[in-house]
Amino acid sequence: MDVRGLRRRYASQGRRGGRDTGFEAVRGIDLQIRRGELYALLGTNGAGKTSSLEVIEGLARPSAGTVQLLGHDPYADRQLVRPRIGIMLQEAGFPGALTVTELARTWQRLLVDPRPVEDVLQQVGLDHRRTVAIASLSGGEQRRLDLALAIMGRPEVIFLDEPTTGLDPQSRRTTWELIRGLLAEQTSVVLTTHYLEEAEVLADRIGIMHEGRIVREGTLAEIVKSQPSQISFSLDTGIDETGLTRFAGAALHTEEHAGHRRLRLETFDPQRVLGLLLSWAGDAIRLSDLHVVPGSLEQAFLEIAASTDLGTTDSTDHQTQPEMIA
Ligand SMILES: Nc1ncnc2c1ncn2[C@@H]1O[C@H](COP(=O)(O)OP(=O)(O)OP(=O)(O)O)[C@@H](O)[C@H]1O
Repeated sequence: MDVRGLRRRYASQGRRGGRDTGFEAVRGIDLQIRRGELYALLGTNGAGKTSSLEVIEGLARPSAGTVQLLGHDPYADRQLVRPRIGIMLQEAGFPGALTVTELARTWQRLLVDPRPVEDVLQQVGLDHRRTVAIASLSGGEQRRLDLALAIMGRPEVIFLDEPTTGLDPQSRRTTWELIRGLLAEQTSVVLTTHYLEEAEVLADRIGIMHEGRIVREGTLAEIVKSQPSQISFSLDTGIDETGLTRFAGAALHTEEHAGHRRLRLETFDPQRVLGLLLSWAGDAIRLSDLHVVPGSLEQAFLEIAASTDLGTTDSTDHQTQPEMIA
């Protein structure tokens, strides 16, 4: 998959004072994903993940940029691309009156080389719900049914938009195993999730999206390496901490709460700074509640989420209709 300079603007329903009040949800993303790779696209609510995926899946036309999926333009060559990909949307919108098996069999008839319905239902843990009407399934079971349909056609590329939202911890792990199985078969997986742990355990590469752009990208190790470790501790009031500021390369943050002082040193060299801190404290100063926390994906995510692109001039008028193929 090769995505270059992708933009998606939602047209407004009208113009205000001759000015286009549309909203650009995707602002120039590049994305290359290899065969058999799992790429996790993370981001704050409204960052533009679903808007990007819909274009990459060929469900909507880009406002600018190019998408090559399995060697084709997925929008223009939809008939060629669609049989080779699997899509699990955030909202499936199933016909509630059909049973699980009825829907699965109906879907199966549309596919070129489908997996057997029984196998797929068993893989997602729904075999015992085969005869139940879809309307009676729990939210988590409907998610799993959606996953079953997405994998049924043996896709070469599968898009999973928040596949484990609403799933209990055991079902989440079953889904992770299923995804690992797809990767072992060389299926490429594009995953969005708000569970950072999911990206940590599954992803070969991670992209963090914010305000329409991929603002950080790399392996988990690369992203974590870009974050400092945090050494935090409490000091009794009355202790002068000015000596701590001489720990070159470590940023010192102090918080006062209910007469209690909590200090935090941020450093890319925690071993050295911890050594300096302990020798500074010696026997005389008590460092209570001392914690050393290495850099994490969550820290990187929160840092990005807290940043705001003040340069944007886009309107946030969202009352528009997306250009979509059902
Ligand atoms: N049809 C639409 N018309 C106008 N704006 C839209 C439309 N659909 C989405 N948006 C806006 O585009 C932005 C990106 O939305 P999108 O659904 O792509 O975000 P997301 O990263 O998938 O969010 P979430 O994590 O909440 O699912 C949001 O500000 C959203 O309100």
